[in-house]
Amino acid sequence: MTGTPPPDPLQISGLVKTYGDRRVLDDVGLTIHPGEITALLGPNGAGKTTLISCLLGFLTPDEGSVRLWGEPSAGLSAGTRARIGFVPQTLTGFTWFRVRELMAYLAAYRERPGDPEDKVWEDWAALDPSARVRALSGGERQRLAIVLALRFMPDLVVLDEPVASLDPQARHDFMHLLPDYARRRGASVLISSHIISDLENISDRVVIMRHGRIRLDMREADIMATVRSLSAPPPTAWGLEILGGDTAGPVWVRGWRDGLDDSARAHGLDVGTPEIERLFLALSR
Ligand SMILES: Nc1ncnc2c1ncn2[C@@H]1O[C@H](COP(=O)(O)OP(=O)(O)OP(=O)(O)O)[C@@H](O)[C@H]1O
Repeated sequence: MTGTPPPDPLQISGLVKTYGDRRVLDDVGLTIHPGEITALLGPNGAGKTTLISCLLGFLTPDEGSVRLWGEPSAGLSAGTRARIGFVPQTLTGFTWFRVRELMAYLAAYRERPGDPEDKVWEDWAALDPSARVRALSGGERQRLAIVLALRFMPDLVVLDEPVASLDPQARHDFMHLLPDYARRRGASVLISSHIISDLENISDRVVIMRHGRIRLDMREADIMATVRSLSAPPPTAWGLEILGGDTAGPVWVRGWRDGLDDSARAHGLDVGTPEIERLFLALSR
């Protein structure tokens, strides 16, 4: 029996956002597939937070469309909204609440209260429930933001730089718990971070932004199979797409296939296998 595939959790097309005469997002298209973890990378000012703000409806784009499970983001139903968990760069507001009061307060607004037995995020965060939010350290506030987004069992988790202020142990544990959660729930994840080594281990897809545009959007397995760095530009007859690179460094190409290793040797070209961090550095120059 053939059924209609479920709609993608997130589908963005032709997104444009300008501030004055500056295009901060320039024709951005992106699809988040069910159950996939997507790493959103880009140098400072690339447009990652602006993109996330547009897709969550905090900012109105000038052009383009955002759909969540097929629903246009403007006027999202409460039921669909409840399927999204968002972890901001910094948790602001709510400073007078105690941790336990804030959790109860926000739970009252959720259609899906989550599974009360599932305490994985609360255990990980190890926060004192009676502590006032204003008395938490930066890293503790970040843990709280993560708990608040994830304890309601979202099907789409959007995280904007969630680990920058976490200590190494908390970050390490979080980077194991997040893919576990996604697998357990079949949830999709969009996560931005500057700590590329963390994301490399957990992501299925890598999206690199620069100057408001998407420079690369590929499954990590396809990057490993078909992207290579070469010590010099390849002959055009090989039919490779040049992704980037400059005169000082290697040339990055897409479309690599097995037979080309011998051809490269014959041409005296050194072939390097891809590392996401080096690829990122080449594409964000
Ligand atoms: N309210 C605003 N008014 C004018 N320009 C803005 C505004 N918000 C963001 N920008 C500009 O938009 C660009 C993209 O910013 P954004 O915060 O989306 O980048 P980012 O990729 O998230 O950067 P970072 O890694 O530093 O967090 C930046 O050049 C920024 O200065």
